Amino acid sequence: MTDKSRLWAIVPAAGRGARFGSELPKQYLQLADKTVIEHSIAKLLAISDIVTVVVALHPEDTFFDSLACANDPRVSRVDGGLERSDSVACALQSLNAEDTDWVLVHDAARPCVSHHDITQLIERGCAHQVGAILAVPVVDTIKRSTEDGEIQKTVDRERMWRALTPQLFRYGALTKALTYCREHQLKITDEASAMEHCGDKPALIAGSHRNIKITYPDDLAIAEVFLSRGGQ
Ligand SMILES: Nc1ccn([C@@H]2O[C@H](COP(=O)(O)OP(=O)(O)OP(=O)(O)O)[C@@H](O)[C@H]2O)c(=O)n1
Ligand SMILES: C[C@](O)(CO)[C@H](O)COP(=O)(O)O
Repeated sequence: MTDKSRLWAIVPAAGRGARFGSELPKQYLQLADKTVIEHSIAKLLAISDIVTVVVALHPEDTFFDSLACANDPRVSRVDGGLERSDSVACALQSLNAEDTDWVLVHDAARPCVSHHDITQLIERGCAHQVGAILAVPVVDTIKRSTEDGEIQKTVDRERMWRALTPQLFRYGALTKALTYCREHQLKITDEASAMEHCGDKPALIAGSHRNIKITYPDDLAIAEVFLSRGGQ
């Protein structure tokens, strides 16, 4: 952080994990020595520049308060919304931030993000006019299907990236972009797409492929292997 702007973090954690399918929401499942969400929050708390980590929770969440990190003075909670973008908007509203402050949004379901990647994102994102996201280049051949599940075409994968989190934007611009998308009923799955709808071009910062999102049950075993290998 080079200017007087502060850095905040938001952790969307209000999802129910339909694709994972466990009774306990996936962010509360045990992964090595702690739960998935505790790993994700710990990675953010390790960044001393972050003033507050706001966690957006399902309004009926009964699990978060029993975690040790819930008592951390830099951690606060807020009720999330129906979609991930609603949860991020609720968390933004709860911040006592200036428009020029930076906000780092990181999925509770991405416990394997490395300290190195977060610091790279902050250093390079804060130097960019719009902000930035972690991402990895697509390595598979990409097909677009017909409605019948046959191949319509092979999509050129050159310059194609998979978007990860954290994603870093100015508080004012991100709040405006999310409001614009809500008012125009635009479906967005990450913060960068909201910014794109407003004509902005966030930077892509190449991150580690180990920064997976826990989506299906097998992802938990893969995450355990990545965490056991230590720093990336
Ligand atoms: N209304 C929602 C939906 C999702 N999330 C969070 O957004 C992150 C990424 O979403 P995803 O992996 O899709 O989580 P779920 O919505 O829980 O999973 P699914 O789509 O399979 O139900 C997760 O940390 C999830 O808790 C959120 O805060 N609020
Ligand atoms: C924000 C995100 O992690 C980027 O990959 C992702 O879009 C959120 O997950 P979802 O499965 O699209 O809800």
